[in-house]
Amino acid sequence: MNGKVLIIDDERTFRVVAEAALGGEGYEARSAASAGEGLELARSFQPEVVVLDRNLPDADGLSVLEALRAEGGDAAPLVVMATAYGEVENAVTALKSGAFDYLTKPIQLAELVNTVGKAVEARRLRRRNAGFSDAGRRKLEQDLCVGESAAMRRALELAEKVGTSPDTTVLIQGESGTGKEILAHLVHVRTPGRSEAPFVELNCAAIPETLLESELFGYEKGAFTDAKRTKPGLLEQAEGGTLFLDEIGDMPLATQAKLLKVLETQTFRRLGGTRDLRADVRFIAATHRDLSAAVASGAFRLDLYHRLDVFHLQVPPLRERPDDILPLARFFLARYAARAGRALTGFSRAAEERLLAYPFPGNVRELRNVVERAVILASGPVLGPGEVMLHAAPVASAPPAPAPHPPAPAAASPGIAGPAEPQGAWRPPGQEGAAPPTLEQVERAYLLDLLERAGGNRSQVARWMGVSYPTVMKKITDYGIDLGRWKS
Ligand SMILES: Nc1ncnc2c1ncn2[C@@H]1O[C@H](COP(=O)(O)OP(=O)(O)OP(=O)(O)O)[C@@H](O)[C@H]1O
Repeated sequence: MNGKVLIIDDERTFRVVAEAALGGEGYEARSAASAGEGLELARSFQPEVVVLDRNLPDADGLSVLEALRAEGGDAAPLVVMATAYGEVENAVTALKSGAFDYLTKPIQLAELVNTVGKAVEARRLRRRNAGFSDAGRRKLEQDLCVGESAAMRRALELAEKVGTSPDTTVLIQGESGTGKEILAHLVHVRTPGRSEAPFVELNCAAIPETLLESELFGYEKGAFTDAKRTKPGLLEQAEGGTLFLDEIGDMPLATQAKLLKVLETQTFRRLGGTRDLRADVRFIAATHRDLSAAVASGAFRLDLYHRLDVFHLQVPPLRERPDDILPLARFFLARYAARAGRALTGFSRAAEERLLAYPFPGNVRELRNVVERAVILASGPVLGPGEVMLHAAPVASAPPAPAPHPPAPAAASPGIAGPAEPQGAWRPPGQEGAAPPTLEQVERAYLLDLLERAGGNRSQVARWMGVSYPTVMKKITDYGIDLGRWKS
């Protein structure tokens, strides 16, 4: 079943034909001939979408729209308003009053089915988004932490496990943007007894050294010139909950010594204070740095490192867990599409290939931004490769040019570069510092990009590559590239 649709219209023929057309497309469709009957049916039938006539015998469609929205609250159906030909103003008023879309009578059935389809999809996305805010925090966090790869599943499992040990200090290591904070939050919400108390974050790299200690420990009135009144620090604000020390690797040595003392004694003093205060918090520290190397170079205290690294969570970079790319991309798509109120259903195969071939040096944060941009650029329900804008990965030096005029597919932007005017240098997938891709991987990615830019035109690709048509065809077969996606 595609969805539940209610038609409220006094024209019998239209009701019968529309019900049949929507039924034929897999919708469960019902109909009512008046506002009163329609509202009653809406209460029992709970439609996802209502196709509503603006001119009903017993009421104005607008008042029915209002009633549906008021009664349904967050679960209200989306309304497609049917207005008479020439009543443009009525259509505009309907949209302003919260209708999802409008159709002009006489309604074409194909248009009806199409608009209803969009409305059903949009409502599902909105509901999903609303669900995030409605659901309990535990459920929320579980949903937010997407992880399909074995490595990420393991990290999530460990995060859950350490939840049962509310005083154990956790150290999370991983590159920037891999999801360390989200994992720290997950540990917090999975810790009975602490999850209802605050989760407080301190970014040790973002605060000047002089302010770090006053932020962490707070201060007494008169402790220093600007201390006009007593201010509790983050340790006190996190009382009973979790203190998340992000970028711990950037903490100055002097503060490290004080933090170590807190961890060992579970007590601290405000700056200028004389009383010991109890620190009832769980510490979670995170860093993108290699802390053992920092210890070796003397930038980080060995004793603090051991004290923090009681329970270790490693978040692998996204390029090492490609199984997470598409689930994360779909998750972000649902989130941003719902936020924008747009009915976007997914990515095309070519767009997915493009995402999968990219190394994401900025990790999940970069993927999130790519999808957010794609949602803004989207022109249809399915996001294509042109809407997935990726930056060329930084490489030490450009690869040798495989053809006299290689196009610039890796940095393709929609509407900017086309097959006729190749520009810029092509970059192979991969990243400085990471294991280099194999020649096959580079060639496959290159070929895919050329095909993408040529819209599947193999002769054009052959010209660009400076090889014969049969050679291109052989490579396509060897690399298992499916040409189907460029057929429509
Ligand atoms: N597994 C995941 N599921 C859903 N969203 C994720 C996941 N991992 C990361 N994100 C999202 O990616 C963005 C970056 O994640 P986060 O801030 O947790 O990374 P980080 O490793 O703490 O980065 P930094 O080291 O720069 O502070 C956030 O918007 C976060 O919600």
